[in-house]
Amino acid sequence: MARPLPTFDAEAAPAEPGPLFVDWLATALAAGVPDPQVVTLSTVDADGMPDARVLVLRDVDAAGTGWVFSAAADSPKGRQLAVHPAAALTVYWPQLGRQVRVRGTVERAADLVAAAEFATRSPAARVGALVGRQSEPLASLDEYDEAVAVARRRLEATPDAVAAGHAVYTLWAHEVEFWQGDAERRHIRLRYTRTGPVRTPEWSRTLLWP
Ligand SMILES: Cc1cc2nc3c(=O)[nH]c(=O)nc-3n(C[C@H](O)[C@H](O)[C@H](O)COP(=O)(O)O)c2cc1C
Repeated sequence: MARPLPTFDAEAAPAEPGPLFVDWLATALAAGVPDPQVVTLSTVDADGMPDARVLVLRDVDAAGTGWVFSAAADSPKGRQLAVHPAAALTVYWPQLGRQVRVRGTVERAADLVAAAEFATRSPAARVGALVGRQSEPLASLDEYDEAVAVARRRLEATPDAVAAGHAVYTLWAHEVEFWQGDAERRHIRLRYTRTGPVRTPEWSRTLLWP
């Protein structure tokens, strides 16, 4: 971390974590961080074994408590979330020396919401989702290419087709930590802990030892 990094005035931080996350994300975008909206989602499977993968964060809800992502409900992560509807979301923006960690419970949105979100996706993304079978063993790339061709034809014939099992999830944060690295190792860590109900929470803020 021996490079110029932004400062973080934790005492001036907003009362809620959502606006601070959006501010840091916008700063990461402006700083040219590649794919700053790609985050690591960690889940737990039915045997209690952790799993993690990156995916695209779709939104942070207006009240700043819900982190929204979409996924196939019949993928490993979707099945894990069905068994354990809780997750952690982590992102690191190296150019800024900033990490954010979010933990909370996960709620799957109604199918109507998922269908509306699906319609906003690019044709290529919709074709990929229509192909489905994510994370299943694949016999050959030819088999995949054939499935893509079938999905393309389906989308051309029915442009509002929605992939079966396409799901939108909201991670309702109960804890959010902001970490600002410092060249002298005087890292600043600020943790928000939810004290009120999920959708209208209040937050307490605590500095953490680095
Ligand atoms: C940069 C990047 C972005 C990705 N975005 C998504 C995404 O938005 N949704 C998704 O389901 N998988 C995404 N993936 C693929 C996942 O990391 C993962 O391979 C896939 O979702 C299967 O995960 P699972 O087997 O745990 O369900 C992305 C991968 C990379 C490298």
